[in-house]
Amino acid sequence: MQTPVLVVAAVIVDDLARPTAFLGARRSRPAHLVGRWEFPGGKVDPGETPEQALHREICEELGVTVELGDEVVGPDAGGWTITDRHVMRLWFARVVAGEPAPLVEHDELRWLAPAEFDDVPWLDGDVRIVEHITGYFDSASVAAG
Ligand SMILES: Nc1nc2c([nH]c(=O)n2[C@H]2C[C@H](O)[C@@H](COP(=O)(O)OP(=O)(O)OP(=O)(O)O)O2)c(=O)[nH]1
Repeated sequence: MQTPVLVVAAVIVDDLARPTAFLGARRSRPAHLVGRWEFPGGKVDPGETPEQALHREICEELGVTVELGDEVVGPDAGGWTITDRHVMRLWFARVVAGEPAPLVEHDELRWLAPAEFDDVPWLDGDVRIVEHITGYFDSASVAAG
């Protein structure tokens, strides 16, 4: 089996200590991903650490600077197998400078509260990650809908 390509992505939340919503992003390219929702991020380039790649991708894709919180550790050697060729590592993050905009790979961004997590069509590999992170969100926002 080939070594999977490492993708890094951010669960950008409104508050790292007590999150009530995170930022979903709708793909505008390539064709087979158009219209599906994901966590913003991308592939790690040679010579980059995963964290460096994540800061670069978030700046390129959304035009913002983030601070990273905890990693969302997955079941596949700490990561999340998202396709037959990619494994993803994810971190919680918070915007510290700028206003997120869908600059290159996305055509829509949306803050999603827990009651809305299922309202958008996630990429197949992201469905179980969205389920997993639900447990981190403030239950008061679930009650509020
Ligand atoms: N960024 C991101 N990619 C995801 C997620 N879920 C998922 O299956 N993928 C897939 C889509 C792509 O096949 C692959 C990541 O590729 P990408 O297109 O985001 O990577 P990149 O920004 O470095 O793009 P490129 O330079 O190769 O064009 O992982 C997710 O939540 N975020």
